[in-house]
Amino acid sequence: MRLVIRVLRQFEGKTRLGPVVWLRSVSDSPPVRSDVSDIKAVKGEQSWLCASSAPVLQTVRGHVEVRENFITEEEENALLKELEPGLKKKRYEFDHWDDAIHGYRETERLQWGSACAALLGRVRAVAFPEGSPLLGPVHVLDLDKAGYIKPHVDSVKFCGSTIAGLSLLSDSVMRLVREESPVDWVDLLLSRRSLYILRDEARFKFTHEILKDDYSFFSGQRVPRHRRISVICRNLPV
Ligand SMILES: O=C(O)CCC(=O)C(=O)O
Ligand SMILES: [Fe+2]
Ligand SMILES: [Mn+2]
Repeated sequence: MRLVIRVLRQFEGKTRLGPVVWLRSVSDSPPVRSDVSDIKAVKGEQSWLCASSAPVLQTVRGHVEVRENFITEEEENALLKELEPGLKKKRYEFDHWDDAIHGYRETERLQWGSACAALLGRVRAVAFPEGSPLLGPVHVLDLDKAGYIKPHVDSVKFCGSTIAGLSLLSDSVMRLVREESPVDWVDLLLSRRSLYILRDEARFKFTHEILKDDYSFFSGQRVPRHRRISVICRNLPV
């Protein structure tokens, strides 16, 4: 295991946010499989869930959730309208070989217009336990079509039990791999405009990653990966 420390210092409008440290521990284990299209997956009850075995499905039951069409096209557009101007000023980063993420640009945002604030309120209401202290700034990650996220576990020091993310612009596949037994994996089909939620076991005991376009298959079906923006809410450790 290797620790990767990424320090973000962002200006959002006139508000200077303090430095936020996203500490991810990147898994050094080799990819679970190279030819994903051959793999026999066990389908979950839900169309967005498949896994390496029935026991693994059982382990993550209740700890992973995908809500398809959680936001409307209008809401997706409202988010893009707020985010694109700031993102466009940045360049995608490809050359940090030791980063958890390849081909990305990112920002964080505390203040939102009313449409976005309302939908983020909905995200928080469904994702987090009542009264759970939340991380104020929302994390925005823009993955280039050639970009991908390597297996990692989000910092346990800075982030709490729950990670909730909206996917804009593209479908994608999120893979969870059990840290103690990499033959155990779970794939989540993150459709465009869906909300995913990772909780407890799924967030702490499994790494998560977003597959690169070449390997983007769900249950043997190709899922073309285009540019994708994720909008991620987290809570604080207790
Ligand atoms: O893009 C996503 O939905 C996940 C991002 C992620 O895993 C992270 O920023 O730690
Ligand atoms: Fe993560
Ligand atoms: Mn970097």
